[in-house]
Amino acid sequence: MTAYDAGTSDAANPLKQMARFGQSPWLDFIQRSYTESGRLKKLVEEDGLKGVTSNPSIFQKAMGHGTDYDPQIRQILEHQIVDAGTLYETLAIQDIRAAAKVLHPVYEQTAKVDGYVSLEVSPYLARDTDATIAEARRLWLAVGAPNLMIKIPGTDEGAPAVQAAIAAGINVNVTLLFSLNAYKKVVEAHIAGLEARLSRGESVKGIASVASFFVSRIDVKIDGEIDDRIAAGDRDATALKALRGKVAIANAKLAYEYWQTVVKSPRWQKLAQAGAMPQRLLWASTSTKDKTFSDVLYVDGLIGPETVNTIPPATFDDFRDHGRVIPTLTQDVAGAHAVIGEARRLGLDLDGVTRTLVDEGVRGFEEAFDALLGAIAAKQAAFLDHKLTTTTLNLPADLDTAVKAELETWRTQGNVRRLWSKDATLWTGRDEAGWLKWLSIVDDQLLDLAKFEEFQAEVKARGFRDALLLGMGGSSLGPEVLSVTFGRHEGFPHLYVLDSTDPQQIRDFQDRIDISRTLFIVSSKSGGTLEPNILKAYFFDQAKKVLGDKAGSHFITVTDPGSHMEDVAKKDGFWKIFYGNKQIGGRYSVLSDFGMVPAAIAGLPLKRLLDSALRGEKSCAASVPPAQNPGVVLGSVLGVAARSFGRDKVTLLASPAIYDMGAWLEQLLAESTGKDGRGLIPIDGETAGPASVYGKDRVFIYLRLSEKPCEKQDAAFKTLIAAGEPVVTIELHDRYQIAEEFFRWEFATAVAGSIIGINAFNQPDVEASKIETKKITTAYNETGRLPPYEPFAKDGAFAFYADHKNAAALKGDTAEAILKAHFARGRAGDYVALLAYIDRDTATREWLQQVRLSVRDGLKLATAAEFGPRFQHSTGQAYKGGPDTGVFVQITCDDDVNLPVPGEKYTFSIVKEAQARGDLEVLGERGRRALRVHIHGDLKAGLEKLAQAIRAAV
Ligand SMILES: O=P(O)(O)OC[C@H]1O[C@](O)(CO)[C@@H](O)[C@@H]1O
Ligand SMILES: O=C[C@H](O)[C@H](O)COP(=O)(O)O
Repeated sequence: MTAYDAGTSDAANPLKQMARFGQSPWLDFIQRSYTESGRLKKLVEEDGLKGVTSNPSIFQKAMGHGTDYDPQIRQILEHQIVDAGTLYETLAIQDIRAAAKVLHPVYEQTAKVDGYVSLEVSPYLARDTDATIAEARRLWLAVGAPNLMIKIPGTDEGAPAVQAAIAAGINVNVTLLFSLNAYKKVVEAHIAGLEARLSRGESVKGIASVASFFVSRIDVKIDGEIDDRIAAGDRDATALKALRGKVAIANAKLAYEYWQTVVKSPRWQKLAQAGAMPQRLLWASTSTKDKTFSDVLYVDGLIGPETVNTIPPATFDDFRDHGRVIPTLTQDVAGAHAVIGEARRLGLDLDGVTRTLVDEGVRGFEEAFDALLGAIAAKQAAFLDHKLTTTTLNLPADLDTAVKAELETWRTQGNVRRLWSKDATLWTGRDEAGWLKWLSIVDDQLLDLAKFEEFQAEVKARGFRDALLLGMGGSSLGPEVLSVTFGRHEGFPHLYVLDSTDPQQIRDFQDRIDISRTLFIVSSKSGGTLEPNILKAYFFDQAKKVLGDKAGSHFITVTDPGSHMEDVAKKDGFWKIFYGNKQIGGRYSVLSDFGMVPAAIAGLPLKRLLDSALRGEKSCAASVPPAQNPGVVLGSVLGVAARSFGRDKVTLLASPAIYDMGAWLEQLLAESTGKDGRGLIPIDGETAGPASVYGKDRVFIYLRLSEKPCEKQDAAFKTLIAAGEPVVTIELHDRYQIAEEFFRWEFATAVAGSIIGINAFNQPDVEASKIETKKITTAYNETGRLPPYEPFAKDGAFAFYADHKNAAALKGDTAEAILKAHFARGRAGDYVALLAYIDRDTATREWLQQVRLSVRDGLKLATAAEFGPRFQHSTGQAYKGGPDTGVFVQITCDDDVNLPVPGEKYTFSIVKEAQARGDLEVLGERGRRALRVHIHGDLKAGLEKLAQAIRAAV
């Protein structure tokens, strides 16, 4: 018979007889089906069961396997977006409440002495007093049962938490007690907690506490030491052997002896007179681990008044079957002293053992909790199925092993929790903590949903036909993804995003919009970025021509509080000002107002987007262990591949319908990680080729939209996987899941940054180009001319520029020869970046794409195809600050069109020129391999010729 189907009740039942000696049998076990089936109740009725204890291992056994909890998990997931920790807690609380209900009659019949059910605080908090106190209060309120006991570890940090909880009137079960000294501290904490209540004039009645003294684990350790010494031929072998299986019980008896002195003390008597209940000793860890001993050793051996023994089911059955009930606890106490004295004489390290046991106990419960949360997270992902994106890893064996090792390191070091608690030492220990508000921005935005929805209705009511967003990098790329991915929504304006100083491109956008029906969004976090400022100046001027002094009513801004742009917006009477959050950097801002405001304007279903983002957030939550945490898994692959395998080219390809995700990802990855000579180099949109065109420096990311995949891409990735290339396939089951991926990639980037060992939240090298640009535009404003700038070579329509060092390395008379010399400097593992400061339209994008593919296929190097100045606010950081593996070709042209910058002498054309010069200057200063090709005259013809020259050079 097992405790699962409880036995007969009769007077001879040893479990019932325990009461005669003042001991209460509790059950060290909880499980939903056990309570629901009535078996727990049967133990109460037939065996005199008086309480229940749980711990993380017990819950892990209950919930981590089987299907007991599946219906409730499914039901919760239907209505709520939660993390694994919340899910666990919801299930656990229901179990605890159900068990507390079954035990409630005992609680009443015994006048609050027994009838308790214990729930342990998170083991992750065992070393944190304040967090333990907060958790104890939270769980106490969440369960809301008078016969609940909160389990708090009796560690050095736990003892003050015990005191605080008792003082707050919470019933406490102090767990993980092994040594007399630790127990004494806990007794003191209990008394002090009650005294605090008395001194505040509060009642001490009805506050229950037990001190869980662990037994069998001590013997396991001590007996292990004994066995080792005997095996090593110890001369005290006989004496040592005589102690096997005795030390734990002796230790417990001494604890009980101490308890007896405490309850007799005047200090306790005072509390007792005020109605306080003593903190009883509870024998825990009472299943026999060493099968050569009696299976009821730790029950038989510790029976005595005013104590509890919490017994696991099998031992419970064994004791019912053949337990012997005699008051052993108070017998032969002198013998117990002798055993402990003998152990000390023989050099058995009881103090060391108990210290180790506390550490191991905490770690063991952490491990169990990790396993439990991992199992729940896996179940959750399986049940949510296509409501979440699906990730498949195809990694070469060595990378796979290294990633798994990294995930295990993250688990054992509690790094996911450290990340969520904003521990800057995960990166460089500097200002990182101040840049992590993006972790919780989705929750804030959901609370603010009404604000966005009202704004959305207002935009609709005003009947704008177009919306033009002016901004750079983090202020424009997220909105661009939303615009490109979701297109136009009926009744809402078409959202355009302009992030260029190329006059032709500005003109193109101007031609597309109807200013009288356009809403302009000036988007700049800092408010000081050159481009949004001058673009605002230009379009405001244009708007004034059409709208007169109503121009301001067609402008809004998204900017950080207190920024220059806020002042501009106020002065010019902008319709609205939306604020960013100062603790969110630009590239992490898409789920803040920087993305949500444009999303609202474009008429996107905001709740749907935010819910998707929330799923991303919850999947990456602090409670989700690394191996089940999609953000940590992805970040580990990227970080480990770059750090340990030289695979730092993150080659991003997405299904056509979501292709623009790559533009956003580029900035996130490059600007976050590309610094201190390290980092990830994103390679976006490079059409997949045969495995033979790739070096050994790639990790491939395939963002596959399963509702609209591309057969060619599928086939190409199949080939790459078959060739053993590392491929991460992320399937989005609908487009809105880009929001889930926004969060997940932010998290993954932070993780990768930690693994690479950089600060993932600054952009130290971007500023350098801005300074150089500023110098040039200032010089222009002062002199009306650009500073002189001489090419080192010319060939027909082409003029070549570089700093001295680069120029010296690039000897040649023809474009082909110069380019050849430049490309010849590329080595395996390098990349070539084409940086085109030209109008970004369909034709030039196609040109750039074809040329980059020729370069890749010719040189077998990774290629980046970028437009300036847009990339300066994105990948530019990594080009200057990341690994020195870039070979840069800057492409500039004469501008047919020029546009004025109101209030300045310089024009857009001058700004663009200054930006190109400034950036080349900085690349040169950093010793990077950089060459500029300027196309004089007709751009189209020049591009054709340049393509030929490049093809010939590779
Ligand atoms: O939103 P802001 O402050 O105008 O900055 C735009 C972009 O420029 C950068 O600061 C780089 O220059 C990016 O980090 C940022 O996303
Ligand atoms: O409170 C109960 C304890 O967590 C439990 O008894 C520990 O038992 P173990 O040592 O068998 O794991």
